Amino acid sequence: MSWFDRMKAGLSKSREKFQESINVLTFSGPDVDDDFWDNLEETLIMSDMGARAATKIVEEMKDTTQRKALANADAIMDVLCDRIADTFTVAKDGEGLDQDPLCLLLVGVNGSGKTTTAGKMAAEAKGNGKTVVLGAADTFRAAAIEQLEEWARRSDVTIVERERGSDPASVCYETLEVAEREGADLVVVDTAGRLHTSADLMRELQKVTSVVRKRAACPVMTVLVIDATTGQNGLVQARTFNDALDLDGVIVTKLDGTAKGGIALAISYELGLPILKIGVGEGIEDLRDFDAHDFARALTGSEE
Ligand SMILES: Nc1nc2c(ncn2[C@@H]2O[C@H](COP(=O)(O)OP(=O)(O)OP(=O)(O)O)[C@@H](O)[C@H]2O)c(=O)[nH]1
Repeated sequence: MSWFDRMKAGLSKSREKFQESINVLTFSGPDVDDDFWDNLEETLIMSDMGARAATKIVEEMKDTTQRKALANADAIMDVLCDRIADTFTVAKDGEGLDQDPLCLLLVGVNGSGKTTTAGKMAAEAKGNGKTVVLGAADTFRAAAIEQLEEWARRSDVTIVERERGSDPASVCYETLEVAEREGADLVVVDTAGRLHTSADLMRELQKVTSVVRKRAACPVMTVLVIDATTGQNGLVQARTFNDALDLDGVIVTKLDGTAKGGIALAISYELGLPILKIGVGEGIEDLRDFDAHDFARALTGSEE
């Protein structure tokens, strides 16, 4: 199955709702009436994209349909996809993952996929001929260090690690020293995850981000790794991390799971953060660039 089909399968819950909504239009004839718009707005909200993004999309669509008389289901679907895609925040030129050298600090709640994403990022960059250093700053969970070691071994990249319980900020410091010595293009730091409500975690991460931002000789991006299957709670999580750490972007994992998926849009739109990558499986190659149009097509089931 291609990665797009996996993402599509993962987003099937949302897609069925969208199709029901659009079918109402087909059955009720070509006129787009208020019920249709209400139904569509509700469907958008149900996909977890949040009321603000949903209202914006529907208002823009009403405007387009009035100007262009797009009163048939396929045309409406195309406009819907475009509006969803345009609602995502995009990274400013020169401020995305293509910066070189770059230090990525991956943060997020436990189990969101940080360690796996760090490994996939390392493999991808190494495959593109880059020098990569991984930093195992998740010193909270012993298995996380071993897991990252395994990813480093698979991709043949340097890893900086210390024993469980060490100070994560010192691991970061050492990682940046090693990265400088090796002339690394990409540094990826894996951090510990606990509940976003953990004050300890936020304090620890604030220390880590401040050390990394001060010490790094290259741009630093603090990136939230979020599990797409988290649903609406994902927005609360993202807001907590953003308030504490001033995030630069988001990586959405497990889009191959049974996600509603709209949460990616809610976070990107409401917090003004670009989606930098998406995870569509557990394998080393299951990390993809985010394409807002592909995402909108998979979410709505529009076949272009
Ligand atoms: N299906 C699927 N599973 C994923 C994806 N990304 C990560 N996982 C799985 O999610 C689980 C948790 O991933 P980890 O990388 O260990 O998560 P973590 O955020 O480092 O966890 P903590 O160290 O506890 O904070 C693992 O079983 C991964 O294989 C994805 O895109 N799709």
